[in-house]
Amino acid sequence: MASSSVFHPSLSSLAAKRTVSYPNPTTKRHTSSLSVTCTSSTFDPTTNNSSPPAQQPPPPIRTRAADENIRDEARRHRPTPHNFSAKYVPFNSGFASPESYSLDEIVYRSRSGGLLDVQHDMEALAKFDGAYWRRLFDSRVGRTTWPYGSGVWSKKEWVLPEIDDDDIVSAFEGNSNLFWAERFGKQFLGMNDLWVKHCGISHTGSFKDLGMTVLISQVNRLRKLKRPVVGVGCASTGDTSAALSAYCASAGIPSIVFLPANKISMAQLVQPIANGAFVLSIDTDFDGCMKLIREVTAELPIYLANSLNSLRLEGQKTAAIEILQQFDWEVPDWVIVPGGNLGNIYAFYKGFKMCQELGLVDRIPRLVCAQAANANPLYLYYKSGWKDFKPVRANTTFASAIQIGDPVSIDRAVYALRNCDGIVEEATEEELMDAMAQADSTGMFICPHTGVALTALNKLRKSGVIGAGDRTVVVSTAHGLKFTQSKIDYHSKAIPELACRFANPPTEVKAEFGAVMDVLHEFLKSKK
Ligand SMILES: Cc1ncc(COP(=O)(O)O)c(C=O)c1O
Ligand SMILES: N[C@@H](CCOP(=O)(O)O)C(=O)O
Repeated sequence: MASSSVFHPSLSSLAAKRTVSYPNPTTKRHTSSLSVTCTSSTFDPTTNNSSPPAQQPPPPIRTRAADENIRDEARRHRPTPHNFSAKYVPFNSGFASPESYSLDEIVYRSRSGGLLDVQHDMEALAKFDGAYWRRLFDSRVGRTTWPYGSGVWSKKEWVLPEIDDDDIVSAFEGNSNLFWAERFGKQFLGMNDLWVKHCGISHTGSFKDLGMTVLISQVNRLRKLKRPVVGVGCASTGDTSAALSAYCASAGIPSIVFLPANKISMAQLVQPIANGAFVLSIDTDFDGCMKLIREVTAELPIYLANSLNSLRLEGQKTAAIEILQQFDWEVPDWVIVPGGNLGNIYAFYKGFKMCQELGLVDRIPRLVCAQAANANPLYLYYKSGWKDFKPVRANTTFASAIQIGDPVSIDRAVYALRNCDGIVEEATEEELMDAMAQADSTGMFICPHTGVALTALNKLRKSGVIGAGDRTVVVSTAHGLKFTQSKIDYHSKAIPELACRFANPPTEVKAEFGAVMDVLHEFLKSKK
C-alpha cells in the first residue's frame, strides 16, 4: 500500500511529544537509567596484569587545561598498551580460523563468497573478569572524555581495540535512553515491565549511528594508511544514508548514497543532501540499489558502508550491552527488534552473547525479529522451519526503512535466532499503523518500524508466549519525526485501505467564543 501523499493542511501543526527516561518504581528488580557507579573515565585494562584489578578503586577524574581540547587531552593520556585484537574471519568460524584478514584490509566477503565477522581475541578479553568489565563500562558513562563519551567507544576494547583514539570519528552516539513504557504496557498489553530502548534519539535519528561511527573511524584510519579509499558508499532506505553522510561530512570524507527513488521519507532524503553527500536517486527498490552498490564498490575505490560490512555490527552490538548496563546488568526476558537487511538482529545477539561469554551476565534474552508482512522473507523462512529461504519482492510499506526483500544478513539472523530460541513475527500495514497510533497516544512518538515491533509484542502477548510479568524491551530504531507523513496520513484518515481506528484529527472551529465553548463542552462530556 502506498503511503498516501494527501496532506491535510490543518494537520501540519501536529506537535511532536518527547519521550522521557525514568526508573520503574514498581518492579521488584531495581533498575535505573545509565547509572554512573564510578567516577573515572580513564580506567584502562592491561593484559600485563595476571590478577585483574576488579576491586581496585577508580583513579581520579581527569582535569583538562582551559586551552586543551578533548582530543589533545586523550593524546596526553595515552592508554596503557594491551593485547586485545580483532580480525575478520568467515562468519561463524572462530578466532583460530585458517582464513582471516586484518581489519586494515578492504574485504567484505570470505573466499567462498560467504559473510565475514569481526572476531575478537576472546582469550585476551577473558583475562579480565565480568565484574571488571562491568565496572570499566559503568565508569565511562556520562563523560565527555574522548572517545569514551560515546556509548560505542565506551566499549572500545570490545569494538575496535586497536584503533588509535585520534582516528576515531564520533558524535558521542549511543547512551540512548531506555524508558519504562508504563501506560502503553498496562493499558494495551497488561504488562508492568515493558521498556523501550530509544535508539532513534541519536545524532541522525536512528540506530545506524552506532555502526557508522565504527566504520567511518576505520575508513579514516585506512585513508591515513594510504589505502585506496576515495569515498564511502551505501544503498539505503534512508537511515544508513543519513548516518553515512553525517559521519563522512564530520571527517571530511566524500560520501555517495544510492537511494530508491520515491521510496524514502522527505526527512530522510534531505539528510544526505544537507550533509553534502553525492546522492543518486535510482529508479529501483532497495534490493536493486544494494545490488548496484556491491557491483560499484567492487570496481571503484569506494568503501562499502552497508551492514554487509561486518565492521558496522561492532558498533550496533553496543546497544545490547547498554541495555544490560541500564538494567544494572540484569538480563531482560525478551528483546524485540524490527528487521530489514537483518544486520541488527545479529548485532544484538552478538552484544548479549559477548556479555555472557565474558561473565558480565549469566544468560541472554530471547530475541524476536519483527518484519512488515509486505517485506517478510525472514518470517516466511522461519515459518518453513528454516527449510526454504526465498528472497521476496518487497511491497510498499509504511515501515519503509525495512522494505527489503533480499536481506544481506539472512545467515547472521538465522544464526542469532536459532541460538537464543528466537521468534519471528510479522505485522500488516493496519496492525503496524494502529500500534504506532496507540503508542503515540500514550506519549511516545514512534516510527512505523517500532510499530512493527509493538505488533509482534501484541501478538506474542495474546498467544501467551510473552507473559504479563516478563521484562520486555522493544527496540525503537528511528525517531518518529523522520516519518511524520505516515502519521499525517493516518490521522487524516487519508489511507483508503485502512480504517485508521485511532485517528485523532483536529476539530475545525470558527474563531468565536461560543463555537469554541460548544466544542469544549462536548469534549469534556466525552471525557466524563
Ligand atoms: C528504522 C529502521 N528500523 C529497522 C531497520 C532494520 O535493521 P536491519 O536492516 O539491520 O535489519 C532499519 C534498516 O534496515 C531501519 O532503518
Ligand atoms: N534500513 C537501512 C537498510 C540498509 O541496511 P544496512 O544496515 O545494511 O545499511 C537503511 O536505512 O538504509
